[in-house]
Amino acid sequence: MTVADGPASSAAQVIELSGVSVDLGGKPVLRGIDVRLDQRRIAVIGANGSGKSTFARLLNGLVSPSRGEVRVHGLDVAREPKRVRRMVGFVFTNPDAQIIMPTVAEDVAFSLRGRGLSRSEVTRRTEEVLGAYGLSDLGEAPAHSLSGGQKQLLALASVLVGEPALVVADEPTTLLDLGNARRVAGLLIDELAAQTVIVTHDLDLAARCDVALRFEDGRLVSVGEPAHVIAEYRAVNA
Ligand SMILES: Nc1ncnc2c1ncn2[C@@H]1O[C@H](COP(=O)(O)OP(=O)(O)OP(=O)(O)O)[C@@H](O)[C@H]1O
Repeated sequence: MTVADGPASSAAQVIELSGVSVDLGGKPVLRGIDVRLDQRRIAVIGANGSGKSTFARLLNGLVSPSRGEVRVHGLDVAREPKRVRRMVGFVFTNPDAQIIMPTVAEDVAFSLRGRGLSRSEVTRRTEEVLGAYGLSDLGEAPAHSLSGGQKQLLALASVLVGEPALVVADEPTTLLDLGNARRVAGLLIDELAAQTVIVTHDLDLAARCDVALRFEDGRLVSVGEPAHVIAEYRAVNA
């Protein structure tokens, strides 16, 4: 697994949205988003229904802008969707949405398909990542027999084994117990080399990021120092 070893960001790690609006089901869900992000750890906070998940989904093309442009690490998401999907690892809130193979080990190995790796290399990387997530003993277990938290760890393992340049995680710690939530937070914040966008209601997790974005009613109302953005969010909800 690639771990953080360089400066906080590199020129290639830039997410840029210009004049982006999204309408879904005939209603505006995101409006007039302009932002440039080159920080490594990016938190996205805001009330239920404020547009956080929609913002996250724009970054790998799961949602398309109705107006404006989304560029991720130099790629226009609308024009190069396949390249973007290969580069962006998306971790869903509900791991059932992304576990596709029958067993735990097969699900992790599936993420390495089409990379020209030998069978032994796929096995080596799969075992390494299962070990890193405490899933070694469950390699042959049916993936859908896992607990909610174990499934969340498996979903993360399956995404991260592919070493994506950008990781987008939509409430990645929601289903996890305290120990696993700490472990996943530590991994996302302290260990990954990839740029990481974390949508979260966990304000302690958001506080550990390099920058925070706050959405309110489909608008990006704050971008800045997490402590400041979180304090403002607390104030509007006081
Ligand atoms: N496919 C869709 N069709 C119609 N409306 C949608 C669709 N997807 C999302 N919405 C609406 O867009 C708004 C923003 O949703 P989104 O999931 O981005 O919010 P969120 O901030 O992630 O919320 P939460 O914290 O509850 O997960 C909500 O009002 C939601 O109902």
